[in-house]
Amino acid sequence: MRRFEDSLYELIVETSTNLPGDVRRAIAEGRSREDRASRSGLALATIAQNIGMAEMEVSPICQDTGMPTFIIHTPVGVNQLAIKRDIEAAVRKATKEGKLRPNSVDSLTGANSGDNLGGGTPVVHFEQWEEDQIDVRLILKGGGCENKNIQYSLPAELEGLGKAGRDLDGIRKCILHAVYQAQGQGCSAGFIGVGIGGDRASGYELAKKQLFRKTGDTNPVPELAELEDYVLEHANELGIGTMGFGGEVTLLGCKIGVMNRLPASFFVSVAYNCWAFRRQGLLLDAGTGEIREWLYERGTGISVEEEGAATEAAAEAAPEAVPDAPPSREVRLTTPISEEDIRSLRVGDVVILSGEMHTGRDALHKHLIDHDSPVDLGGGVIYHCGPVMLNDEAGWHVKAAGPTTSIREEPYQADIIRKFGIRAVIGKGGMGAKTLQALGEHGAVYLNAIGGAAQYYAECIKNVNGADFMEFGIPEAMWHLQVEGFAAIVTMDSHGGSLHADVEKNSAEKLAAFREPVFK
Ligand SMILES: O=C(O)C[C@H](O)C(=O)O
Ligand code: SF4
Repeated sequence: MRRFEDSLYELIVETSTNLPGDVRRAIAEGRSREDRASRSGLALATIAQNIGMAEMEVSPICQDTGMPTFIIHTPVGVNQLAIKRDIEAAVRKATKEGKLRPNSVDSLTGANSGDNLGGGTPVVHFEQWEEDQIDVRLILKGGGCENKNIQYSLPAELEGLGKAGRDLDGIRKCILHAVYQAQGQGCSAGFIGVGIGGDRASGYELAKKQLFRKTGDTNPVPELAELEDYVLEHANELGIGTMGFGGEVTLLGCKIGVMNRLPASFFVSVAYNCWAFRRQGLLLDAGTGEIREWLYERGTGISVEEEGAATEAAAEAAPEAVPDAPPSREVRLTTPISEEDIRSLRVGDVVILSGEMHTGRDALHKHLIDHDSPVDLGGGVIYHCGPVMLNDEAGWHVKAAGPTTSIREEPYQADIIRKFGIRAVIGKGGMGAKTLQALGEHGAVYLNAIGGAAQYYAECIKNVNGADFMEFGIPEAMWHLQVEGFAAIVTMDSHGGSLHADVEKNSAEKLAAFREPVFK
């Protein structure tokens, strides 16, 4: 079924590179509510630019192209095994062409299969239906937001919110807590799907299925429709903002589903999806595999710009427009960086980097703890990034290269800064107290790049100078990248300042304001 494989390939490429219309509208609406001159407003501007670049280049919106998850409805009598083979062929091709990052890793050995195929990947769910067409839906949900999913078992005592009982108000508290605990680490502003009931596995499945609903639909269950509106309105009062920078827009969508449960269990499962909310679907002719219809409005032509929003000129007037924000400076630095330059940086400064940086994430950090580095990292910059790379006769090319969630490296980072004399760590979502202390002791800084802005950053990379540890697989290898004009914000400095700690504290106080019952 050649045509069927082609249609599936088209679906994968569209999902990875062209954010759907309803998601774009939700982001545009969020942008219109955020002060453009604030850190979150500027982050949203980068996100908007990145969405356009990905579509133009037909390249991944975010380098983490996630766990490809297909939900398929077939007419009775269709050969599902043949469809599965076509899916695998399409996934293999999309990986080879740089539309998907090789993301399937052996959990015991760490070996990357290289083609996104392997035990449990991709995820394919089949169902039969009475229609005569095939309905294929795909979501590419990345690992960073997947890590922020959370499941509650009611009744529970929730930090800041007190008792959450087995009722609508208890569910309300779980959902607000879920948004709070994600902070900016799942690349807020996010979309959440909630599953009430089921067992632990079916509850999460129900939560994920909610992510296939269109952002503008209305829940058929009136009390859930009311709860969805409530959450969307009030979660934004937590003040977490885009990327956890603080701001008005933290949540862009909330969809809640319900199913029966066992008498002893009451699960509330929350699936958190980043702003890079990549899902699409197709209706296919069951005989030929030809595309009959796209199931979600396509993104092309739908602007993430909001008419009537603050102008660029207003953005220039940055400090006055943002109460409490100290005037931010723009500082140009070239690697290797001196301790003096680092010590002059404060939270809020924007650093524009040029020179060489080295990617390193989970496998590299673990390795460097008891091995030497293959390159001198003195005065250097580590970028928490697992890029999409393609190789041809001219060498390696960067196809997508945004940051990954830094907090995973918290157990290692302080020791690595000390051992190798690193001056800057770039990532997203911030790091913890141990790293903050190491920044102060050794004269280093944490720079927050905009999560998901993989095309925006790929354009700053002018050359691939080399790579080490290719045996770790493409995302985990240590890539030596020559960059120019790579912009990131200082969110943790060498003077004990941490924007992440401030936003977390502030949002915890705001969370406590939702303690009193709302739904009786
Ligand atoms: O794996 C990545 O590149 C990023 C990941 O999705 C994350 O958000 O940390
Ligand atoms: S880096 Fe951010 S935008 Fe990309 S998949 Fe991870 S959470 Fe989503």
